[in-house]
Amino acid sequence: MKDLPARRLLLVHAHPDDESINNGATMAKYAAEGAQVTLVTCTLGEEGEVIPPELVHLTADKEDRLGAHRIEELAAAMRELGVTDHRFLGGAGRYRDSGMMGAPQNHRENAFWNADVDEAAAHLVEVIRSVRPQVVITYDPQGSYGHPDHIQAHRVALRAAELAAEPAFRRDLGDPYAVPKIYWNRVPRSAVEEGFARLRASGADFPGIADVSDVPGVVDDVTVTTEVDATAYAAAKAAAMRAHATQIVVKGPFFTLSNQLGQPIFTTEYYELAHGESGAAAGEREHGLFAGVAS
Ligand SMILES: CC(=O)N[C@H]1[C@@H](O[C@@H]2[C@H](O)[C@H](O)[C@@H](O)[C@H](O)[C@H]2O)O[C@H](CO)[C@@H](O)[C@@H]1O
Ligand SMILES: [Zn+2]
Repeated sequence: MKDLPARRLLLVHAHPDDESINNGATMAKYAAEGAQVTLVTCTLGEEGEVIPPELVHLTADKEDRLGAHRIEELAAAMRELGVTDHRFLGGAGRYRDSGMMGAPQNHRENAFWNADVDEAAAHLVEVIRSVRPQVVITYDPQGSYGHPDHIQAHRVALRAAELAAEPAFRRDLGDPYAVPKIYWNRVPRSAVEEGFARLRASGADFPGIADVSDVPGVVDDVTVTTEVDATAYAAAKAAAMRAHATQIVVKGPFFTLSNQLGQPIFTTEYYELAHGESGAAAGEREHGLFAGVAS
């Protein structure tokens, strides 16, 4: 691709914090190696809980300023990862955090859960056709743990990849481009069990320890097609997660969300290749996202 970086990675996430939790080490690794890493976040996380007592006044049911605050948290996290291209789908505040599945906020008119998928996807088509990523990362169809914004981010990302490749679709949004590889965030059960064993053995001081089912996207090991060992970037991932201070508390190689349940931080991050050709031999895992793709 003329004048574009040789490697181009696009991540599509629902809230500020998901990118660091799921892919922080991967993002830091590829950014450090000179790839263009582009993050599109679909909402500002306006409906989140807030951990630090001194910031609870920001919540939606009080001053409703959490979204603006999380824009700054996200910018700080991107600085820790060395990522310079991060955007909000349709512009900051276009789609609002829908709250957890079943919450009254799901029914707000501007909730991302109520977005027209094709209209939202058109915003992402423009990004895909300009960045022209070889790799797109998003959630699985169940949105990792069933959060409506994660499910919707999956739907919008997959629809945008389809439309971006369609020559007859909105040429005002750029020249058609077919994304070679699309991955879903996953965590193999064996890695989760090892991580929790490490957490329990550490005696780390958390109010509780999460259950394997609390970890988004846990699947049988055989479902995982790709792993990215970015352990060299463990400190960057922890610092990025720590930057999301309203949502995450980091203690060494472990963290909690606002539910105060300890979980391990993964620095090998795992994926399922949902679209495209694996760059590994048959039956083998890929050890990188760009395996087998042209520049
Ligand atoms: C990681 C993630 O997707 N966080 C979302 C999620 O936050 C959770 C939610 O507040 C839940 O009630 C808590 O028990 C849990 O600890 C939180 O992680 O949902 C929020 C509201 O949609 C969202 O803002 C946050 O980014
Ligand atoms: Zn989320």
